[in-house]
Amino acid sequence: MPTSQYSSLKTNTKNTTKDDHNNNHQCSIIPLDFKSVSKLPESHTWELTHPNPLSTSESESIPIINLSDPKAISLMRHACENWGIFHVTHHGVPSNLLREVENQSRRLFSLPSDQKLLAIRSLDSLSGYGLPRMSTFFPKRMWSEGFTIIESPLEHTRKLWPHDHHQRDHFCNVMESCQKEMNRLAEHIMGLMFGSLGLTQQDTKNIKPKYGCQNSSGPLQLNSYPVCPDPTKAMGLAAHTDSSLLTLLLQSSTGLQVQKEGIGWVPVHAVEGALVINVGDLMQILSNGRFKSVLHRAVVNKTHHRISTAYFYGPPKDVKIEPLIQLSSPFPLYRPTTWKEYLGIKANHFNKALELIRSDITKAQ
Ligand SMILES: O=C(O)CCC(=O)C(=O)O
Ligand SMILES: [Fe+2]
Repeated sequence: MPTSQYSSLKTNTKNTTKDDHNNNHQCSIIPLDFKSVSKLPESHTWELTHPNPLSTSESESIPIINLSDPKAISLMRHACENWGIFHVTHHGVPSNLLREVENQSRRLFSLPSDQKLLAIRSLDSLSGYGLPRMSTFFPKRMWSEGFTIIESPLEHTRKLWPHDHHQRDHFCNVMESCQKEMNRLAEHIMGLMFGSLGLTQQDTKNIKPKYGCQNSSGPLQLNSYPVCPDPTKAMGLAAHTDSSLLTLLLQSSTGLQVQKEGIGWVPVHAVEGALVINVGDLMQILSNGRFKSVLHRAVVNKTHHRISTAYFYGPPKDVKIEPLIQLSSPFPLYRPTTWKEYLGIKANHFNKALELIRSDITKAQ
């Protein structure tokens, strides 16, 4: 599908027909052909309230936890209570696999725009190529593009590389190995987090995803932030929290920032060989507010094409997540929800979702 066909689409909210509806959908998911622009377009120019983050002192920087350190458990509890984010080293995911995930991601995003659009997300699907899904909540476009893999990337890679079997198979093998490794690590980290709160396997046995036995896996999100002509007026990925229990993130270079109470936006520097772990909304609910789902965003730069890969780890879609009240407060701060229900609330209310499922008891206070 040629780019021009998409770029001529205009958003029109009056007298909406089915075609208009589809066109609106296309407008909200089709990334710019970034290589073709030398000046930041008006559509991508944000009124930014994000001057460069304050420089942070050592005590205010994101914790780095060596998973083979006997103190890892208590450091993790502290990081989850105070930051909602930390780096892990000695995590066991082979460094050559992580390098290859980045290489393959770059390969995909370096394809000509027309070719990437062959794998565009469809109206009723979450997987494939497109703008960040949160784009519909903002009047301006973000300076990024993404490729979402749900279970297997095969359907979309067939469209991206119809004749190059070798490339397609290699891409799929790398991403599937990545999903397996990330899932293994997420389970391990969840175990350490729960252990740090004094919880047993019995307390948490229902929420463990059953990916292995169903031959499926958590969503893998490849993000691309092309070189930007004016980073001070552009936004890579707007401030949000993740809906997962935990997110595991690989960043090729610094660009991620987190909001820290009393400080403001703090950069999460890329640490060689480390993965970034962030606490998601479901973990905040499950821990009854003890662990904080971290507000984060990605900024862009003028010199290099930044790539990140996020693995979202969550419970089986229909399992009820109920706050473990023994962890804080004598009553549940949130009403029970499933991942499926929560994703629906998030899709409609975005950053207000957590507030919307606060329990009536707390609203009455
Ligand atoms: O690119 C990044 O550093 C952040 C990505 C992210 O937050 C996400 O995919 O949810
Ligand atoms: Fe995120």
